[in-house]
Amino acid sequence: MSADIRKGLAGVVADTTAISEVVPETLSLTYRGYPVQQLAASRSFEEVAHLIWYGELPDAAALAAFTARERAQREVTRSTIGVVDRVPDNCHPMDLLRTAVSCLGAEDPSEDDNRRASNQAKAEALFAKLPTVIAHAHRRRRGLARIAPDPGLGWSANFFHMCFGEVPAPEVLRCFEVSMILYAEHSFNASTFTARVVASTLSDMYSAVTAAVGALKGPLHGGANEAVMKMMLEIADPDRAGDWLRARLAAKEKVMGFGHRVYKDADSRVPTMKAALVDMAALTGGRKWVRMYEELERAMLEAKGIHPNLDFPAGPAYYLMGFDIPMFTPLFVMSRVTGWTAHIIEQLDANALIRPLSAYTGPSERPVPAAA
Ligand SMILES: CC(=O)SCCNC(=O)CCNC(=O)[C@H](O)C(C)(C)COP(=O)(O)OP(=O)(O)OC[C@H]1O[C@@H](n2cnc3c(N)ncnc32)[C@H](O)[C@@H]1OP(=O)(O)O
Ligand SMILES: O=C([O-])CC(=O)C(=O)O
Repeated sequence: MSADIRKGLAGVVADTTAISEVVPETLSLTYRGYPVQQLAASRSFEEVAHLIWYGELPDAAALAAFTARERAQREVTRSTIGVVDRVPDNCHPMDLLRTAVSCLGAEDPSEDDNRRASNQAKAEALFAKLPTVIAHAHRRRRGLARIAPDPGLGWSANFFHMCFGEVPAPEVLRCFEVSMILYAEHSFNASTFTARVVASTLSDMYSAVTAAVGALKGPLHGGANEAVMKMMLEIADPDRAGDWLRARLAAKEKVMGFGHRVYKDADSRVPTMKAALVDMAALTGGRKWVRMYEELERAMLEAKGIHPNLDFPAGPAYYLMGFDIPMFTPLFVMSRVTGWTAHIIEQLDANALIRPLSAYTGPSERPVPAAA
């Protein structure tokens, strides 16, 4: 059988989407037409989530109604907390989160209602509840008691409150919101496509998001933000960064936080996230990590001409915000769940089962030998 096989579906246009557009030639990323850099500079993550789901930035009344719904449904049941508490202490928080999303689905009586309004309500519920689960995971790994959500606080401030028992300086909150806005949506990336594949079978939104969490965990995708910080801690001294990177490349190893399937001449989001990292470093005395960032970036460009992706500045920025490394990919989930759920709804609006073909390379047909 001769077939035009595109390994990894590279370059394949699988469907249309009206949610975001990635234009690598102009280093542009827009959500519903708006440049992500402008959104990051001027809007809250709640406004951007509304834009991603509903196609427009909310006016004052729509934002007030949305934030009221979000604040009212942050709490999760004792049974979800109980399930989370039963996963092994030493498991990765992404395992815990995958289990928690599945449990939220099992608890929702409208789990299998795939009508648009029902799925929009589920998307909002996941947006409100996942930070509560993730903050619990953060405190559990530190042996600390859970802190309940505070409906008097905005989405990001409440998350820090649930993690650390306090709300940080507005500058820290802003850097965090910038990371959430930049991570929210990126067309048919691996985890979003996974969610669309699951949705295309007419399964439920929670199953699709559970699968997407699993896809995001991998170090070639969302797991890279953790790998970046592990790498930086291993290097320890910015003056060693160039030699360290060249040794990795000589050993034919990949360096996490570099390269991208779509952006080959730089990731459109990196300058904005790097500026947030620089702000975090100035606030916390962490300039060493910015120097290391720049040494690694320079050495990689010289050696291979490969640019950093969004995970490269996000990893050290989360470290400087005080999060443990295994929490970095769950932070990515808190944001990308907006994109995933918007894509699930879009997939169902014009559904076709996603089922590509394969070119068989096994043995030719042969008779089964007589049983001995
Ligand atoms: C939010 C996100 O998910 S962004 C992506 C996060 N992932 C990472 O940072 C992991 C590291 N990066 C990578 O593995 C890759 O760049 C990917 C998977 C993201 C994209 O890769 P692809 O488009 O499939 O390209 P592929 O992996 O085939 O790389 C092409 C060439 O560049 C090299 N290359 C790409 N990325 C890297 C890297 N990070 N380190 C070293 N070499 C790299 C490959 O070795 C390959 O070289 P070769 O042609 O000599 O064999
Ligand atoms: O688009 C991709 O392939 C990876 C991704 O999710 C992102 O860059 O945000």
